[in-house]
Amino acid sequence: MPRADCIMRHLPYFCRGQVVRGFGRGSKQLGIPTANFPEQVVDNLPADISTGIYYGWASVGSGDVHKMVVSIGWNPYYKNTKKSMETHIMHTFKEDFYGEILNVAIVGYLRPEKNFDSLESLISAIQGDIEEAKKQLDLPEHLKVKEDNFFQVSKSKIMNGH
Ligand SMILES: Cc1cc2nc3c(=O)[nH]c(=O)nc-3n(C[C@H](O)[C@H](O)[C@H](O)COP(=O)(O)O)c2cc1C
Ligand SMILES: Nc1ncnc2c1ncn2[C@@H]1O[C@H](COP(=O)(O)OP(=O)(O)O)[C@@H](O)[C@H]1O
Ligand SMILES: [Mg+2]
Repeated sequence: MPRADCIMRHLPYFCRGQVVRGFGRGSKQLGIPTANFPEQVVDNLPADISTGIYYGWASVGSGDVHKMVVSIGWNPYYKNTKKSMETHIMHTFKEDFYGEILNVAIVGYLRPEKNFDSLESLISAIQGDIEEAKKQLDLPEHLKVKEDNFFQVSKSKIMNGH
């Protein structure tokens, strides 16, 4: 298992990409929707960002910046064959945002991906991650990333139509 201090050295990690369709399990089976990134964005992750569950900040297009949790890896519970990067945003959106640009800043690491005996235990692990992320993100060192120019640039770029 990678040591957390090795992983943390690469954070915060900023990236953006278009939201694509996954397997449709997030909302339907788990009640926790995750916005999935295309393969290309996942392949471009630095080799030393290990798989696992992280937290940070996210915005959709030029929208507001919200707390998020992100899962990077193969979803051992579902035995996916392709590595994925999926972001759950702690915000209630009026509608789906497939095709839009998702901006993410990963600021901290929570845990490695795990397999679970039941869907219920996967769901309660994710709910625990969400609660832990909300707490961590209130720390001043993490709050400052919310104001990063990365999110401002995304606003002006998109508004100018570039
Ligand atoms: C915070 C968080 C933690 C997760 N942890 C795990 C995990 O430990 N093991 C696992 O198999 N999948 C984990 N997942 C991934 C879910 O299995 C995945 O989001 C679900 O399969 C939805 O996939 P879909 O977007 O293709 O529909 C996690 C997802 C989130 C958002
Ligand atoms: N709070 C949210 N966080 C992430 N995605 C959300 C949220 N609310 C709505 N969505 C929408 O739900 C989709 C993800 O649902 P999910 O069931 O994981 O489907 P998929 O397998 O296609 O990724 C996202 O692509 C987005 O359009
Ligand atoms: Mg998803």
